Amino acid sequence: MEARGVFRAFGTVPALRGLDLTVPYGQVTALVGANGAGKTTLLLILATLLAPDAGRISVAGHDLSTHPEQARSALGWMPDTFGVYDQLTVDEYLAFFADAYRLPKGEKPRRVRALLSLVHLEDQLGRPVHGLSRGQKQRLGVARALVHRPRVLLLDEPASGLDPRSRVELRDLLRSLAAEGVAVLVSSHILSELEEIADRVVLVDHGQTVGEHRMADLVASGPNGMGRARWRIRAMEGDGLAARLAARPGLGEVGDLPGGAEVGPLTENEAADLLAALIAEGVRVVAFGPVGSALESAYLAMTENMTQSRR
Ligand SMILES: Nc1ncnc2c1ncn2[C@@H]1O[C@H](COP(=O)(O)OP(=O)(O)OP(=O)(O)O)[C@@H](O)[C@H]1O
Repeated sequence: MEARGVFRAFGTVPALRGLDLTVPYGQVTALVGANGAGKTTLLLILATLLAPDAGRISVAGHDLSTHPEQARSALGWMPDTFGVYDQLTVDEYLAFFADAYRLPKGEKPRRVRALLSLVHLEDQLGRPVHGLSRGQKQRLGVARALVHRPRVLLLDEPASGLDPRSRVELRDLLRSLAAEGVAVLVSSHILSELEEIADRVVLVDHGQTVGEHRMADLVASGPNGMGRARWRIRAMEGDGLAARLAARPGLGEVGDLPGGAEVGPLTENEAADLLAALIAEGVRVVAFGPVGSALESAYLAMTENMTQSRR
């Protein structure tokens, strides 16, 4: 799936300003950006629910503006909030969408059961949708998005409301769909989680793509590969450490932690110098490492650059 030069404004508010995006088949692409960056607007446009002001989008080889029906039949869409037709049972709900996507009648019961088992809701068969918990509804939403075996799957914040086990299961499901050749695009604020799901990351800021990275490159370059990170230090005599470090210049913001301190943002070089100095001073350091994931650091570095360039 490809989007080129997508513009969309709401009145005088520009939500997308010439955004470009590639979502390769067989991979999970993560859409990352601050609140208001334009992620939901983009996903709504890709899902054909909102018209762009300008731009070209192609889904499974179909141009969205000239062949929206064909594009839609190749798309699965899971919004961040959605209605679930409370009066239906769980299986009726999926059967309804199977009809909407014109699945052959004979295939429907088998497909519904397979989907319920895929998202671990088989024990809810025959139960009303309104009795499901938030996380169960979320899982039903994933099943709904997959009813017609889409080649492109769009998910807006799919992990919100899921318990830890369901998150791991969602991650495995998205990975296995990608392994089957599906192009998966997922937006989320839970960066540490995206790091385990995604092959690629697209960073969006103020309606534009500001970076596309392979996750393997981000992780290989380490948390500092994209810039500076905060560093967490724990030491045997760590309780007074923050006060000692606060007196030292060049360590950024020094925070107090039980048994240690947090400093930075520092480069790897600066962190290595600090560690050497602490040891030379006889501090018995038991842990010294960057805070957060590689993706988090890349994101923070990006937003720091953005903020600076706007000042
Ligand atoms: N229906 C609307 N009417 C007016 N402005 C809107 C509308 N939808 C979005 N916007 C504006 O467009 C911009 C992009 O919003 P969007 O919801 O796409 O961001 P987002 O990246 O999904 O944010 P979040 O992470 O908070 O969900 C914001 O400035 C928002 O206020």
